[in-house]
Amino acid sequence: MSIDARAVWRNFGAFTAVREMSLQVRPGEIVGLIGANGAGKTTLIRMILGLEAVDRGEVDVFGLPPSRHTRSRLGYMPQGLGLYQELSVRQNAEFVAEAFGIAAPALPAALEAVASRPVQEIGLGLQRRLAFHCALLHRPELLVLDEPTSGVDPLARSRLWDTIHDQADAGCGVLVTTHYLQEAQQCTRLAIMSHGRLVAHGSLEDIIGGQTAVAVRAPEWARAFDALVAAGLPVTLAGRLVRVAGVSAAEVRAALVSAGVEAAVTEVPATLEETMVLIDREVKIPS
Ligand SMILES: Nc1ncnc2c1ncn2[C@@H]1O[C@H](COP(=O)(O)OP(=O)(O)OP(=O)(O)O)[C@@H](O)[C@H]1O
Repeated sequence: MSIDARAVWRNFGAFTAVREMSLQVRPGEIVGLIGANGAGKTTLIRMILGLEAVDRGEVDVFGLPPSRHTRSRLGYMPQGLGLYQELSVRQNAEFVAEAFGIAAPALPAALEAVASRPVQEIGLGLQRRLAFHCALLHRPELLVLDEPTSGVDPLARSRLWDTIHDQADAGCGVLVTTHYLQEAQQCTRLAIMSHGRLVAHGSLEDIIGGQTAVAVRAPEWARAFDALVAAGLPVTLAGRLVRVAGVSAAEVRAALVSAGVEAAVTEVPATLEETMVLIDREVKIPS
């Protein structure tokens, strides 16, 4: 097992950031860790890395408690990227290689083109590629990626995901946090955290499962939107399509009729984002 976290807890003073959380990642699996901001994902990751103490429960990485040794066998890409801004692209890669006691492998062409520039002068997309290169350069058996593609354009994102799949195909376990539905779809399994707890796990289909939303198509979509907001319903807008999650089509129809707005109302499967909102709403914040 690459990661085996069993009922782990982490408290910060009186606040519980991670509560009885269990999570397994096997070699070759891509596990997506999903949750709203503050759900406890980064804290759990830091416990897996051995950077945060475990107050209760147990974490094993490669069958061992987290330590410098287990950390040397995994590649970690933190949310903040962990790059040295004043050092050049090449110096960053060489620094990481030296820390692992290996010769720095060749930079990919895109990074070679900016090799002597300080990291702070290159764009975020290239910075992410560099952070990813640094996480992979010692050929880790496990990858831990905290929002690896946030703020990256769709092409760069799919390129990064190609590499993630290549690593998993070669037997690397992958734990990745993301907010993007397209990325969640590429994971073998998903684990959903809310208020520090595991609240759902399984495939994307299992999780979205029975959750539904109502799609509203109206010639006067802005009026439909306003009417549903006025009725106190949780409305979102996707282009000109008005959507309401977690309520019945009848309820939406009634609100539109009473506001005198004509619209076609249909029940549709909820998106991952809507499902997250619905799950969060259902989860009572433990005291
Ligand atoms: N060192 C700390 N001291 C006190 N509270 C902390 C500490 N680290 C995290 N927290 C709190 O624990 C909760 C979980 O934070 P965490 O960063 O793990 O969430 P997250 O799911 O990774 O969120 P995000 O997606 O925003 O990174 C938050 O309320 C955060 O403020």
